[in-house]
Amino acid sequence: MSEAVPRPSTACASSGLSGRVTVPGDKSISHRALMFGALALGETRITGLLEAADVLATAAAMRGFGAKVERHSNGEWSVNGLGTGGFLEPETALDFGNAGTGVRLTMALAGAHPFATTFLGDASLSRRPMGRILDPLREMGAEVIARSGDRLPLTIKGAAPMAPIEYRVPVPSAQVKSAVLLAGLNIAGTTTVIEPVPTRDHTEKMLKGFGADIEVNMTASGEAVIRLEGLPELEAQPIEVPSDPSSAAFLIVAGLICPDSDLVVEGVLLNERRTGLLNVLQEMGADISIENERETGGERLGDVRARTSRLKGITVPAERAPSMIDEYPILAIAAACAEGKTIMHGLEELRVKESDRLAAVAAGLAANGVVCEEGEASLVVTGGKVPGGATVTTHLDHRIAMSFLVLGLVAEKPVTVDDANMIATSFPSFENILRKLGADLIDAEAVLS
Ligand SMILES: O=C(O)C1=C[C@@H](OP(=O)(O)O)[C@@H](O)[C@H](O)C1
Ligand SMILES: C=C(OP(=O)(O)O)C(=O)O
Repeated sequence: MSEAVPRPSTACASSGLSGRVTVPGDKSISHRALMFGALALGETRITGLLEAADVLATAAAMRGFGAKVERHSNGEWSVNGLGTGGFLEPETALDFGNAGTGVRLTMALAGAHPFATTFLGDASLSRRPMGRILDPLREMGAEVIARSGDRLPLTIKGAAPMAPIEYRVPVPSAQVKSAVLLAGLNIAGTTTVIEPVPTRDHTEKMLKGFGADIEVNMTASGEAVIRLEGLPELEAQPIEVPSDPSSAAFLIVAGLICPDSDLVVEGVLLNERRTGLLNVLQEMGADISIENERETGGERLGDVRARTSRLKGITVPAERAPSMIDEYPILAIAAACAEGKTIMHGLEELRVKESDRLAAVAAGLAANGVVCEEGEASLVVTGGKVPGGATVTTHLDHRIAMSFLVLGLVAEKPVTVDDANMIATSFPSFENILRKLGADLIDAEAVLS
C-alpha cells in the first residue's frame, strides 16, 4: 500500500450533513475474530468483518499458518481453525503492511511456536517499536533477530517448551497485554498480566467466549490482573462484529462542527473502554444522543446521533487516554472549532502510532492557521475560525488523513491531504459515506480534469 501513487484529496466547506449511515466493523474485534478462529477447532463464522487492508493482512497471515480463511458471497467470513498449538510454519514472510495490531498480536501467536516466522511491514510499521512485544516473548524463551531498535523486518522463533510469565505492562497498551496473553495460550501453566491502567478488553472477553480459562480481577487501586491457563481447547464461535467507534468518530465530529447538521451513525460499539471521545465531546457541550441501545455478543451497541453544537474547550486528563487513544487526531479537529482552549494530556503513545500523531496533528493545524502548542506529551488547541488553505502531510497515517478532511469541511479555504490512500487500511468507505451525508470532497482526478 505504501508503494501506491499518492492520492491527494480535498475537503471544502460543507453544511447540512444529514442521514443515517453505518460504518464498517470494529478493527480490534475483526483482527481478533480471525486470530481466535484460527486457533479454535471447528468453523468460526464472522459477520460484519472489517474488510480493510489491516485486517486482510491478518486474514492472509492466518492462512499462512495453515488455517482455512474464506470470504463467502453473502459477505460473511469463515475460519476453520487448527486448535491451540496447531499452527504450521509459514512458507513465506508475513507482510502486515501498515497494521500494528495485526503484526504485534501475530508475533505473539507465532512466538510461542517452535518454528521461525518472519514479519514485514510498510515504511510506517517498520519505524514502530516492537520491543514492547519482543521483551516479554524473550522472557518466555523466544529467540528474535530484528533490525536495530527491535524494528521490522524481524524473525521470531519460539522454544519448546516456553515458560509462562507474570508481566506488568509497562505502557498502557492493549496490544502488549494481548500479546502476552496470546503467547500464553500456547504455553503450559498460568500466564498473568497486570495492567496498571486498564485498556480495551476485547482479547479477554473474546477469549472467554471461545472457551479459554481466563479470569480478570480488578484491585482496589484500579489495576486489572488477568490470569490465563495455557493450552486451552478453543471452540469455534459465531462472531458479529459491531461498527467501529474509532471510524464513527470522524462522522460524529463532522456532524457536530458543520452547520445545520443532524446525522446518525448506526450500531456503534459502545464498550466503555472505547467511549472516551463521546464522553469528552459531551463535556465540551456536544449534542450527542444514543438511540436504540442494545446488546450483541456481550457488547453494548447504539445508534449515535450528532447535531451541530457550540463546543467549548476543556481539559482532557491523561487518565482518559486509553479509552480514546486513536481518537485524539479527530478530537483536535473538534477542538479547533471550539470556543477557547482544549488541553490534552497523557499523549506520549501518540508518538509511536502510524505516524508521530502529536507532531502530525500540530503541524497540520498550524499549516491551516489554527493556534496550537505541542508539548512532549500534550497538545493545546485554541479554537475559533479555521482559515484552512493548506496541504497536510499524512505520513502514511489513515487517521491523520481522515481528521484533516473533516477539518476542511469547516475551513474558510479548502484543506487538502497529500495522500488519502491509507484511509483504506481501516475505513475504505470513509469518503463515500461523508459524501453521502452531504460533504463536499473533491478527489485528485476531479481537480486534474
Ligand atoms: O489492541 C488493539 O486492537 C489496539 C490497541 C491500541 O494500540 P496500543 O495497544 O498500542 O495502544 C490502538 O491504538 C489500536 O488501534 C488497536
Ligand atoms: C494505532 C492504530 O492501529 P494499529 O496500531 O493497529 O496500526 C490505529 O488504527 O489508529
